[in-house]
Amino acid sequence: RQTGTVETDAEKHDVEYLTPISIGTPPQDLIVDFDTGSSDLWVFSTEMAAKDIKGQAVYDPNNSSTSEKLQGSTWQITYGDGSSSSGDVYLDTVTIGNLTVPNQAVEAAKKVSDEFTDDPNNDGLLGLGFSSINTVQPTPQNTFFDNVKKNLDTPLFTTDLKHGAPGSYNFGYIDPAAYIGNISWTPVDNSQGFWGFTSPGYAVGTETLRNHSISGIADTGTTLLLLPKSIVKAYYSEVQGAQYDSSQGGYVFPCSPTPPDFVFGVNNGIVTVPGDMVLYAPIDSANQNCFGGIQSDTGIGFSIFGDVALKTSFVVFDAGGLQLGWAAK
Ligand SMILES: O=C(CCCl)NNC1=[NH+]CCN1
Repeated sequence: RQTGTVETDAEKHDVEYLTPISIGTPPQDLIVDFDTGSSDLWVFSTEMAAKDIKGQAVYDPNNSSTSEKLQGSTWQITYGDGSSSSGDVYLDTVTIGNLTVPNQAVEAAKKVSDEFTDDPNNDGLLGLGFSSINTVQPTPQNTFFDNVKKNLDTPLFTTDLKHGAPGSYNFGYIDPAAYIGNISWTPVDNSQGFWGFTSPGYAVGTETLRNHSISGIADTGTTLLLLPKSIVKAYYSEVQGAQYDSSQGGYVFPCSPTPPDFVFGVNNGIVTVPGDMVLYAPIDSANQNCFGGIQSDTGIGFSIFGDVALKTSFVVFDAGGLQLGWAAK
């Protein structure tokens, strides 16, 4: 039985976290977005039109002696932010850190939306959601994690995303040096293929936790913390000068003073998003006004605990116990 670890780097403003993987023989190195909010491993490929590739590394199945086309299989995915991609499928060897999966379904892109073309550092996505929502047709394929699980000491992975600094994804073990205090555990609802859970409440600043059930998903592929409109309104009512700016598509507020912390419950524990993490990014060159890291989940159907929430914590995605563990660090 094995364990594994791989470093993940924060892009500008922690908009996404990119992690190196290798595909094929000899190994082709790509850097991709590990996404617990989806379950397809897809990469830029030589099957795409040149105009849709702007700086990304591409997977060339014809240059891999271990690639095998999954005849007749295709995939098409659309993400919560509206971005999308599609293509066909190969089986090939995929290595992440010290872990290797032979015959991993590698979804080669033929088409990608502009959000991906215009993101030169991101060569694809590696889904860490549940394989039930893999989009390959006619036969959905397993995620890398589902394939490597049987070789791990224990079927879990952990995230340690950081603000503007390299973090890590660990597979098969919980590193006691990576967190402080106790891990707060909460059951996972994977009925929609996500790492879903329900938080019992929230607080703004130093007030006591308000009882308010928040159902959402732990999603490394979403940048912000997207919550029910009523909670977002309550939070920004305590931020001086905060207002909803339709041209920006969300709440903005003066970058100074630092806004209050946002706290959400996990079982009988709490996770604190420091006010300076809610200051997501300046929207003007004078850095006067900032776009909020907490925004509304309207239209999605559930909340999304994205990178703004995850980077405050060490989080255990435990497929064995079907539970999420959150700890301070
Ligand atoms: O699509 C979602 C939200 C699922 Cl409800 N997260 N993953 C992701 N990947 C790229 C953009 N967003």
